Amino acid sequence: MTNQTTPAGGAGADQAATFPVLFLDDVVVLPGMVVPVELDPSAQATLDAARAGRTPTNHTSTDGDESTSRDPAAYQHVLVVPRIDGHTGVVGTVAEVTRVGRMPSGEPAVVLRALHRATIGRGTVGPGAALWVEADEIDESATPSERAQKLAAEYKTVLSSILQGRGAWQILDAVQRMTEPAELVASAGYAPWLDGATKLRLLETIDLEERLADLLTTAKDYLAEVEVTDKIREDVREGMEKTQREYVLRQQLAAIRKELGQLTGDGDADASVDYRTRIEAADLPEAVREAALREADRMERSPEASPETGWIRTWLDTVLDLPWSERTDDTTDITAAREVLDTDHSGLDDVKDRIVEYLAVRARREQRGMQVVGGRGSGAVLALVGPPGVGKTSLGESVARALGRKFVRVALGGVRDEAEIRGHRRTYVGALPGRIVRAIKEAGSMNPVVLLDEIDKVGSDYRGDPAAALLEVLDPAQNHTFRDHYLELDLDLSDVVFLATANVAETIPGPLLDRMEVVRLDGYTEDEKVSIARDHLLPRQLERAGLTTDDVAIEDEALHLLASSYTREAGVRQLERSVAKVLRKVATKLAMEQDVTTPVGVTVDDVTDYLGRPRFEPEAARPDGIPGVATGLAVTGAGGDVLYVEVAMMPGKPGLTLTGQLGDVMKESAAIALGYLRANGERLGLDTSPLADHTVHVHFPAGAVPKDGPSAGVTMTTALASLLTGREVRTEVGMTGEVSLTGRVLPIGGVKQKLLAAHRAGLTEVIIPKRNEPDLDDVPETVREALTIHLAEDVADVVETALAPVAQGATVAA
Ligand SMILES: Nc1ncnc2c1ncn2[C@@H]1O[C@H](COP(=O)(O)OP(=O)(O)OP(=O)(O)O)[C@@H](O)[C@H]1O
Repeated sequence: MTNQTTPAGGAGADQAATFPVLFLDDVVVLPGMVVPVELDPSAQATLDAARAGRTPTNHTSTDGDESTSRDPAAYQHVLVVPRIDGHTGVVGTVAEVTRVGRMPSGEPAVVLRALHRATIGRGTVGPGAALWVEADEIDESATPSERAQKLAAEYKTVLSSILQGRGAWQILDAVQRMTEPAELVASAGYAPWLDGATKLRLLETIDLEERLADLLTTAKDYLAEVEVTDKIREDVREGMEKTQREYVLRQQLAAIRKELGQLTGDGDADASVDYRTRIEAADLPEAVREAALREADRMERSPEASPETGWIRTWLDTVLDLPWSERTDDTTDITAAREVLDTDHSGLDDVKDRIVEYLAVRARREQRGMQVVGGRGSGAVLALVGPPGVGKTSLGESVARALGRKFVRVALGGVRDEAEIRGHRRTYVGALPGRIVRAIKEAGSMNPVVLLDEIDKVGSDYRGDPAAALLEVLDPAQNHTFRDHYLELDLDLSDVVFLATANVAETIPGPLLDRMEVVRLDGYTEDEKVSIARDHLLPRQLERAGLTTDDVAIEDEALHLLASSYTREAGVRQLERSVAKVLRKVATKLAMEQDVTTPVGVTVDDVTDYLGRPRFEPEAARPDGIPGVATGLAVTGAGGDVLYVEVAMMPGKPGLTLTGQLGDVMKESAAIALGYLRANGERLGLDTSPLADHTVHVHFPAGAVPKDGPSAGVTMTTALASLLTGREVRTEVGMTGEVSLTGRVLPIGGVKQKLLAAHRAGLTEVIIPKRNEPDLDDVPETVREALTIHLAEDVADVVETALAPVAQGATVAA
């Protein structure tokens, strides 16, 4: 810098003056400014040099003649050169020392007044230890251009706004009085919002217009920035004030409510404040919390006695009672799960296998971190289908125990209203959430086992279709955002294990059945019932009767008798009741009689004693010797059953009369039976002539029970053939199968249940369609051994097997 002799910009006076240089770090001094400078050693050296040099008066002093009357120190001039970030520029400011004194901190200092700018020239020699340079004054006497005037005016406006914003009223006043553009530029030296680089530019730029334009842009940018910051600050302040105001108002409201509560004796008056605290404290998902707080707000604004307050309160209670973030940890030990199932239930091996498979797949998917949605990964929802009392509900409980989850049962029998499942809208008086939400609440966790009991008994009417709502519950694609009408919040059901039970799969609404995997529980054989009774029913009933094994011992024979002659059911409900009855008798005996030796033994005779004569005889109850009666096997809601078909003929119009509440399918199969015999009777060696002038009457006893299905086809054909031949149907034979018009025997369902029923009823032979042969694998060994099973392909074979040999002297009836 020191060897630079040509001033930048080239403007200047003829002769160059020499000055000692005073470097100022990060301070730019523009002409007109008065600045205090601390006298550090280097500044002191510069001043000393100035004093020693007594620079000639060839500088432009604004003091004019006045200066002569001053202290000689006033004549000391220095060239102030700013050093911004360690760099120095090419222009400095000539300044005079106006005062010598001390800083407020006590350090020695001088006050400098900047006189004019000067371009820095060559370094020269001078007295003292300071650096001396030549400097050319920059001439600023030219009249400002019109543009400069305009720019200055605009800058003045912007600057005024800035100053107003900062509340610098005195400075604003001073600025307002300024008329010279150069003066305005010089005042920028004081501006704290301008950085060193900008000030340096203002110092070094020669052209006035350029300087003004630069200043104007910078000032405008700054003003815009200030306005944005102010806006943000204002917003924040307003927000805070609102929260504070709200807080204070709430406190006041709470106090008023409390006072009111004390006046009216209603202690609940500040409940809304309570709710707010409870909501804040509860572990709720964000969306739920927001909704709850919104409702709490509404509650605060509604009068205490309004019905709306009541509704909101119930709603908030429901929301707060739901276990939004509660979950239980699953047991993933499948062996342990199998043990739980085995301890809880005897037999049912294939059902347990299926359940264990289901659990194993779930556990694997969970271990792999895959989302197990409503059992999607492990097959559909399991539906346990079977007659009453076979343990469907209690198996559901066992599954929950095996998984280590909570268990809830949702009884769906007779549900006809969609709102039962999905809740009523809150606008209804007495609205409640639906059963699914209530079940989750009852479970107290978001991942319980929910048993949808009796799903086959869901009806539908004008109140909507509950099955449709259930579809959404069971559909893994939808059930993570299940919406209850009452709650109006998304409830995630994807972690719930749904199980369903039904007596018959056929009446489960189609689309629902489609989402389920049916596992059949067909009922128990007598032996199985006895072992269930011994291992499970008896211990439970002993406890209920307040007895122990030391008090009573029931013989196995007695249990067999109970199962075979006092009950006729697929499950074990009645058996359990009979056991309970026997135990009550024993308990009474123990209470009333003295000197009873314990344990009291219960034998077959004692059972008859306690319960009266057996209600069911093991052998088939059908009277012998009547042609036209055949024993069919059927499946009802209560499991398999035997049912008798009676056929009679009476003179009259040829055709059929059907009684016994038969469904359409059954009526058609009666017509097929008759049609087949009329067409093929002679080939079978039957005299079909009576059919031409007789009316055939087919009746299914137990007329009050509706019956349907095609599987009584063979039974009706056989009964009719028996009537035509006069040969009775053997009483020990039961049969089932659909018949086609050409006489083929078509397969039917429920083989296991039907065979169990035949066995229960004391039949020894059964005829089933040949194509049902694979189903025999499901039938318990003991039952298969006890029965002679005929597999029929043609109805002629059925007739031949079932009819008794021709009785001597018999004639064709009719
Ligand atoms: N295999 C079994 N082992 C042990 N107990 C059993 C077995 N099967 C049924 N039970 C018992 O029989 C009783 C009736 O069973 P449960 O109530 O589960 O029948 P369900 O099939 O659900 O009948 P419903 O269709 O009428 O609801 C229960 O107490 C159950 O423990």
